[in-house]
Amino acid sequence: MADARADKAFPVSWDQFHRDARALAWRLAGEARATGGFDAIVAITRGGLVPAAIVARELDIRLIETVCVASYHDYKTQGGLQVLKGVEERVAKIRGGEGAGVLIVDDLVDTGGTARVVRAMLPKAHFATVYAKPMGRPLVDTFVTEVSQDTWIYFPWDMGLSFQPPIREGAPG
Ligand SMILES: O=P(O)(O)OC[C@H]1O[C@H](OP(=O)(O)OP(=O)(O)O)[C@H](O)[C@@H]1O
Ligand SMILES: O=c1[nH]c(=O)c2nc[nH]c2[nH]1
Ligand SMILES: [Mg+2]
Repeated sequence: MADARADKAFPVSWDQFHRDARALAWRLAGEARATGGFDAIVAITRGGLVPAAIVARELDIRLIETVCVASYHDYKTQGGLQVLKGVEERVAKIRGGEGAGVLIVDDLVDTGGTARVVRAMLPKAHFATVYAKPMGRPLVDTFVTEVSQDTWIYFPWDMGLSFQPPIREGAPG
């Protein structure tokens, strides 16, 4: 579950995130060739803004929209899901509407709650995340790395460099 029981840690550095987001862009480039490309990206704030910028650069997509959703109000604790802003009409109408030709990007899918809400807004869009946990995976069209449900992903924008005690000092017993 996406809560305090997510006791395994998967820390991601900026370097690794950039590599993984680029790997996502490579996969999406293949998808774009097969399906006629993407006219716009919809980034799910805030975590989706970072991979959206990287994917937009790699695929040369200039029209970037946001959907603003908040669900994890405290660290590892999922509160009520709030949609603070939906999709602008211009993007919602691309290629006849419902998300055709639109790429939705988020950093990760966990329970799938956020993805479910955004997919309902744009049912024909292509949904991409960098990381996926098993509960949310069926909602994602393209992702790069799967981690177990009991893992918490630590993103580089949530972390900082800090002193680490030598292993011998920190070792139990
Ligand atoms: O699959 P779910 O269980 O819905 O969880 C995934 C969502 O949770 C996180 O966003 P969060 O709501 O914490 O906001 P943030 O992007 O602003 O950090 C993450 O960026 C995803 O958008
Ligand atoms: O930083 C985060 N790491 C996670 O594993 C996660 N799951 C939902 N929301 C999340 N945010
Ligand atoms: Mg988010």
